[in-house]
Amino acid sequence: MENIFKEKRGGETVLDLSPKATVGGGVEDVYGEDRATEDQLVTPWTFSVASGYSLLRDPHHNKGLAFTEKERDSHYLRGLLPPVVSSQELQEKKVLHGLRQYDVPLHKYESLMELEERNERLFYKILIDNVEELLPIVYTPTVGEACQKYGSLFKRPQGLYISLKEKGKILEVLRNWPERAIQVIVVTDGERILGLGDLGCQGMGIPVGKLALYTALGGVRPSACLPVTIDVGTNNETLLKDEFYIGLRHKRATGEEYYDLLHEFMSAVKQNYGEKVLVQFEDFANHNAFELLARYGTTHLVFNDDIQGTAAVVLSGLVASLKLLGGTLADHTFLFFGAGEAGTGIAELMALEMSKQANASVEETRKKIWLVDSKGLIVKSRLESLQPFKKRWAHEHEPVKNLLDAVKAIKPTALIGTSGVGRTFTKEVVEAMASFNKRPLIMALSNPTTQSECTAEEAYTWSEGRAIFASGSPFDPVKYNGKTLVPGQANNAYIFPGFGFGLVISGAIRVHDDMLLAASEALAGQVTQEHFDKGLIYPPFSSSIRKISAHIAAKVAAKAYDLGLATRLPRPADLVKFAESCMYTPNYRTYR
Ligand SMILES: O=C([O-])CC(=O)C(=O)O
Ligand SMILES: [Mg+2]
Repeated sequence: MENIFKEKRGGETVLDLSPKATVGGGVEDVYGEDRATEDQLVTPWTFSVASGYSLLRDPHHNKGLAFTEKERDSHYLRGLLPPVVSSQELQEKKVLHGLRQYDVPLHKYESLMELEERNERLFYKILIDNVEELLPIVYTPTVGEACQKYGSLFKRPQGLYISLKEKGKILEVLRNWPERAIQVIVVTDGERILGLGDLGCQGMGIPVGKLALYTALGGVRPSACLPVTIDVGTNNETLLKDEFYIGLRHKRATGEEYYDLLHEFMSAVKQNYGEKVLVQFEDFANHNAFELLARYGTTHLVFNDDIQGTAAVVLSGLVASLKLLGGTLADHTFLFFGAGEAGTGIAELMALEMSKQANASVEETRKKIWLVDSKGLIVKSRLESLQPFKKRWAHEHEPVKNLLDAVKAIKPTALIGTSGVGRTFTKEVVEAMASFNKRPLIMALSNPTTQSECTAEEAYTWSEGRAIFASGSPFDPVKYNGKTLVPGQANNAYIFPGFGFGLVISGAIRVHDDMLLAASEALAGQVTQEHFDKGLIYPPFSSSIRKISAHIAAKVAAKAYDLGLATRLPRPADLVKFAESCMYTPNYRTYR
């Protein structure tokens, strides 16, 4: 009989020493000491240490040319490396130099992914030290293009693929993953990848990218991160016909078949990793995103990044913008273009914040917020035909068919694009916003850049340089009338790494809306006068995003303790210091 605490990893047999691996006795019986194992074959096991050739091939421990003379002696590396010994700094310089030779962003992406698989610490060191430059590569917009071409680019698998073929075996599949102590899972079913639509199994680039940010920006250790793609088919005809497509070649399963597979996954996750593993839902289509959050919000530690993460980051930007606009949130009117996960998610969190500030009911504060979808302004007369998550936004108003007329009718302070459709904030729309606002607030949140509702340059030019502009994907600063205007990046990447880290370090078992409000306030609190002077409502990523994440994590953890949802006791006295001390650092360790 195979002992399950011995496992195959990269062709080598290694030992899994996690308490979950059992020989067949009682719970956590790793040595075979319980009565139930008396008649079983048991392996007398000992630790195995990676060394020599396999050490160079192990991305978690490989340091390449940075192995010291002493390490080369004691770890059987003599002759396997050329004589020179480099520092990690020199390696970083070399890799950066190499990356900058590529003109095509996708080539940089491929090169960085190869580095992650070769030398994980060097990959994270470079990413952390050069966030501003490399975020657009490992994340939006380049990751979007990578997903579109994922099949052709495919060399080695990343993350865990769970398809309908694995139905009934998901627990076994989870156990095939080499790590046991998982803290954060990012899972997608690929149906709505950024604003690019259904990319099926090729959506895997997104969980991989999000988790790279969990580590680089938030400090969750890489070994505790698990990217997952659930493959139930795709409705993307181009991919179904693509000979290099890597997923199941049929239309999406829906209804019971879909939800049964997701239920098996959610159950297996809790069974395998326990109550405190965070499951982040990413880029699901609207109907499933809301449904999954409703189904598992009370039984699992779940978080939908597109609904809740985006909500917290946009609310933070709106709160910060009040410094420039004056008044309270409730003094302003807001108009959304797009009424899906992001639009309704942001609107709901805003209404909650306004109701807390103004001591009013959420039903009342919702009236300050209007949404436009593909059929026009969401109004009472459309109530019958609206999807459930839109119904509460149907206010009293005569029908308005398009965005421009809605802008003219509602006269909002802020126009927020969450449509997934590019170039929909036309010249007329932006000019209308600028006609009744001294400083129109324009957020073009859809990703990647091709789907952005307008560009930074358009927003500034059409508003004669008066717009406060933020977008989901990055834009370069724009020169307007001799002034340099710096756009902000309203992307959930500000929130989810610190938010998830706060849940992890407090051992939280459920997500609560108050934690989202806490994260949002913590981020807004990091915008300084110097940023406001530049028209920025978000701190730049380069201005120590890890410090920002530590503050967000501390506020989220504090909320978890206050609400009785934290299990890591006792509560640390200084949560910011504690968060910082728990963060993954990519510097090489010295091997004995
Ligand atoms: O990934 C991003 O850049 C933000 C996001 O969640 C999305 O657009 O779905
Ligand atoms: Mg997303």
